[in-house]
Amino acid sequence: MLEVDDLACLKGDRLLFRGLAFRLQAGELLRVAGPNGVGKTSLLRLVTGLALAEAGEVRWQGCPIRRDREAFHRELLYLGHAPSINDLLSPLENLRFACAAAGDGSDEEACTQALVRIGLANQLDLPARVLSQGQRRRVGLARLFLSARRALWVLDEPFTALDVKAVADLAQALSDHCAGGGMVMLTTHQDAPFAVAPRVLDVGAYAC
Ligand SMILES: Nc1ncnc2c1ncn2[C@@H]1O[C@H](COP(=O)(O)OP(=O)(O)OP(=O)(O)O)[C@@H](O)[C@H]1O
Repeated sequence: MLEVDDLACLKGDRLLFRGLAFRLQAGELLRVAGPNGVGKTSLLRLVTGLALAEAGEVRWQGCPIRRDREAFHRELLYLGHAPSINDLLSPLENLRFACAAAGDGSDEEACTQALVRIGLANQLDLPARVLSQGQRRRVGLARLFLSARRALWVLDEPFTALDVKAVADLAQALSDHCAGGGMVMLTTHQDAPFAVAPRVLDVGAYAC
């Protein structure tokens, strides 16, 4: 279980939110909602341990993440809002590099299958710089199909730039992860056809 208590986020000299708390249990999908600039991305970065909170605590399986960051990160997949892609590498090379850097298997066949599944069968070997925005997004999202062992998926605007079918496929993949006992926490400004309606956390309710 992911537990967040009394979280406060400071940016510069501005307190974005405080007193934010929630629980995320196995099988749950949580949508982080709120207007532009309210602090959704900032919250994800606090939850993943990429940024430090002004106050409060994030616990994973009962243990503060600051105490055993490595154990937490082994069970976490975080995809930020901008796909981190090397333009000179192909989708396959990018995916294999990302998997290897994260300590996951980067087997060529498995990565190829993930890219085919995400709809990039015809772009496997193109340099990433020629891909469309939606295709670039898909390169990053292909990691989902190689990350079933990571219980917690934290995704910042994963649906951005995707077409209608890709949105539906991604919603299905996220629903499947939850149905298998995983957890998903995501931000999005658009509706997606999840199998079960996500729980909503309104960051605006904690805004300062
Ligand atoms: N140094 C700073 N001083 C004051 N405010 C800051 C500073 N740095 C960032 N901010 C503010 O912190 C907030 C960060 O927003 P964040 O990206 O977390 O929002 P978001 O809810 O994800 O927004 P969006 O929906 O647009 O993606 C913004 O309102 C930004 O203006």
